[in-house]
Amino acid sequence: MCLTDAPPSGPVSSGSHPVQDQSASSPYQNVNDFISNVNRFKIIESTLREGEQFANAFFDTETKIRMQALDEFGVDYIELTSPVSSPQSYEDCKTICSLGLKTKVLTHVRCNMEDAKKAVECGVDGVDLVIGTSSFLQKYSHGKSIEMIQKTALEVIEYVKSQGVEVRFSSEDSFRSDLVDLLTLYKAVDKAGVNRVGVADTVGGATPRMVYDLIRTLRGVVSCDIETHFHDDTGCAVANAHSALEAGATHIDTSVLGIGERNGITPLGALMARMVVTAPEYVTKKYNLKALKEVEELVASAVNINIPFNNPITGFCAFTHKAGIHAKAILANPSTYEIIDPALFGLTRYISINSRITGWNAIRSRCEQLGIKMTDDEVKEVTAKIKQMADIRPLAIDDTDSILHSYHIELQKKRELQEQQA
Ligand SMILES: N[C@@H](CCCC[NH3+])C(=O)O
Ligand SMILES: [Zn+2]
Repeated sequence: MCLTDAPPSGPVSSGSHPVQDQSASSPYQNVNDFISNVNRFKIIESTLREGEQFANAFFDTETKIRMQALDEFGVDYIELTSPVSSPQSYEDCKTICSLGLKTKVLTHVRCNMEDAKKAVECGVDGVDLVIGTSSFLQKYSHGKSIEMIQKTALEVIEYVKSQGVEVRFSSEDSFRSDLVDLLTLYKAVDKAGVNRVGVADTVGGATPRMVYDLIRTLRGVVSCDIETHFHDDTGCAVANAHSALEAGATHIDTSVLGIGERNGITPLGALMARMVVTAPEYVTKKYNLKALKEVEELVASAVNINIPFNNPITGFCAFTHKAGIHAKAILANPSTYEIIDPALFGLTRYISINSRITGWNAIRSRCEQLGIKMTDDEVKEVTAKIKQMADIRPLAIDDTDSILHSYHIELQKKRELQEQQA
């Protein structure tokens, strides 16, 4: 299928999803036990921090300010690059803090006193402390023992809290850290009064099962909130986020289009797609889903990439139905082949009408859209002509429409002739 086959120029079908029917019979009922937070999660949007670590990213101040679109979208937090990174990062952090956003502004810094002081100086609502805890990072990155990490963490946490600012303590590479070390550390910082502990799959190697186990265990050890952060190296970032919520995590880190270090983290849009199916009421009330496309386009253009064709929700063919069997059912009831109603995101579905696998029901619907009146037999005949052409070369919508129009003109001529003869 070629790009010209995509909305908005193509035919669309406007049926909506009969929501009650769907939930009554859906096998996708979520497991809503006492520990699951799928119905009340929060988003820490890290496009302006993790996203700045994306290979193509360069966010000037103006672009960062435009990202207040995320505030309108309804994310709970925006996370910014450490003000210690560069003089401009420091200035930008102060600028974003002074915008008076509804969303809370965080900055992500190394777990040491100097970084924490700079962060507080900028006027952030919260300081996100991070330090590596895997033996790899202990040995090859900062060289600190778990005891040293804990000692510093407690001092820094105390300082940030004394400034009346929210504080999170996160390990890095949590899934390759020693479980006893990890739980000991989290327990200590929880006791010291952190608002959240953070678990990070820094290398993207965790599976949903591993995530469930670790978060479920941690949920029994700390009473503060649990933030989670998943890299997508093995394609599990969205599934892992969902699993984390089921196990009792409270916050998910995202970035728009998933941009971040290497191939990035849980994408905001993909997470919305997942969660609008799991928790439709919560997600549709809390987030301004119709703003998603604009936010993604803003980021895509800022970092000079296209929105991937298979992006959930906004990929060009995310709501395109092609095979005749699919098109027929979609026209009768969109829930047959759609788990998400595109209208929730302000989008429309599209039914492909120009291939060898196009069926006559799709053509009939196209005729209705074009105001062309034909009998079912005539529609079937012209469908056969379209298939014949599509067997020879790829067709554009205009080609199919031309076949329909010329077939219709021929029909009219025939009819007139018959009338004259009668
Ligand atoms: N980018 C870091 C951040 C960890 C903090 C999570 N909120 C990582 O993947 O380890
Ligand atoms: Zn990360």
